[in-house]
Amino acid sequence: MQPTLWTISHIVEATDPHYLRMNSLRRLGEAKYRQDILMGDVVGYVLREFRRSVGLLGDTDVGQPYVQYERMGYSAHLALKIAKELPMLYYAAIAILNPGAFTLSTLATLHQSESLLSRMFVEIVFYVQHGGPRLASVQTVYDLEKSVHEMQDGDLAYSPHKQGMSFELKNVSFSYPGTTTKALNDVSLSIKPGQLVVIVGSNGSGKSTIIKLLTRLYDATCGSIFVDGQDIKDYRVADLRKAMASLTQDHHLYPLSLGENIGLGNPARVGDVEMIHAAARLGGVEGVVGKMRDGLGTVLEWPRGLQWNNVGKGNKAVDPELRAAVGNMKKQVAVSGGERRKLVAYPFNFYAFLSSWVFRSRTFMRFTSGAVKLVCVDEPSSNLDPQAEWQLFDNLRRVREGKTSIWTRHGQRIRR
Ligand SMILES: Nc1ncnc2c1ncn2[C@@H]1O[C@H](COP(=O)(O)OP(=O)(O)OP(=O)(O)O)[C@@H](O)[C@H]1O
Repeated sequence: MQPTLWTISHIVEATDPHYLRMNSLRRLGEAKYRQDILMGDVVGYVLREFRRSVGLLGDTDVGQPYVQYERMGYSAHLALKIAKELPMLYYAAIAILNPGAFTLSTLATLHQSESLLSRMFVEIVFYVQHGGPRLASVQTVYDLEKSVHEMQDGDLAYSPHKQGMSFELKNVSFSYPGTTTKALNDVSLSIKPGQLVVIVGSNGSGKSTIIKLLTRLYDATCGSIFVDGQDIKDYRVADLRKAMASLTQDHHLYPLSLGENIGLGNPARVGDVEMIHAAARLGGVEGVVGKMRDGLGTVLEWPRGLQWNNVGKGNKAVDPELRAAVGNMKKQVAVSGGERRKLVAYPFNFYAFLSSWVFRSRTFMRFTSGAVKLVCVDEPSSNLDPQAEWQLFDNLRRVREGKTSIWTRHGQRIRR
């Protein structure tokens, strides 16, 4: 029987930087990144970089290693396998169509072939799911591009005034799609250009929902919202998003470099190292960046191009060199456990901490865009100690420079 990667000990490592980059960018199509990507106005950057890495990959085979391993053309190999198994398939068909015609000996033969048959089907399914990763990648990223247009777009260009944005909500009610409960019920309020507004309320009172409507992540179910005196729906969504920065609780680290994670706050200046360092300082993450082995170039995700099988301690037959190689590969992860302990006091929460810091820095980077006229800060201080929280708000106040600012806070915390 021809060996397959399913059954033998092996390590697969993809080292092509363009492939790894393409994979990371493809992942930005996942639902969890969608809000950050859309709000951050970085769709154009993601698509450009994705196309660039696909172009640089050229004709390199990006098929799954399990498929590549079958050196002959996969379909030819599959046909051969099926041809070899035809008698078994014939018996299987008889067993289903006419069970009475079955003898004990044919049952025994079928039993022997069962594992081969099932493996074959698993391989077919695997091939169909992963056989065309590049095609699927492109599809995911292009879906992202389409999603920008899911909301009905206006055709009025939003030209930011010197001052911040102004808002007026008139009798606004809102229910999330698929629910009948009103997250907001008949809300009216107005916010003047450059004003600093703090929305205070208990859990679930609708603070975040107001911000989602103002930043046009959703449209009000009833009532109207005006931006600078014009219905929010009249403006081009992309223009509005360029004029907004939003620091929320639902943020994620992009599977890109630390520098890009911060720099993408202002996609036009994503390569401006000085600006990125300044934003990192304001967001409180500069010390951490300085301690990383690759500084701003550090990619925090587990390398996606790495797979291994059957090399665990339980498998006594594994060549010790192979097992050691896997150990070394695991150490390639950007931040080891020891390093985490050096960086923060609670290493088990490392990614949560880092993600908040980086996201805050990304928001400060967004302030560097002259086009930003609204800054929303939706309870970003939940895991900060009082000193760090004070520092964050002080930094936000200092860089505000007349931009309209809306902050949300829990009612209970304000009363203390
Ligand atoms: N995506 C969603 N789908 C359905 N319901 C939602 C969704 N997001 C929020 N809600 C509901 O809408 C209501 C308002 O939620 P919202 O997050 O705006 O409140 P909040 O004041 O910001 O709360 P918190 O202080 O806990 O963040 C709540 O009842 C909440 O359960």
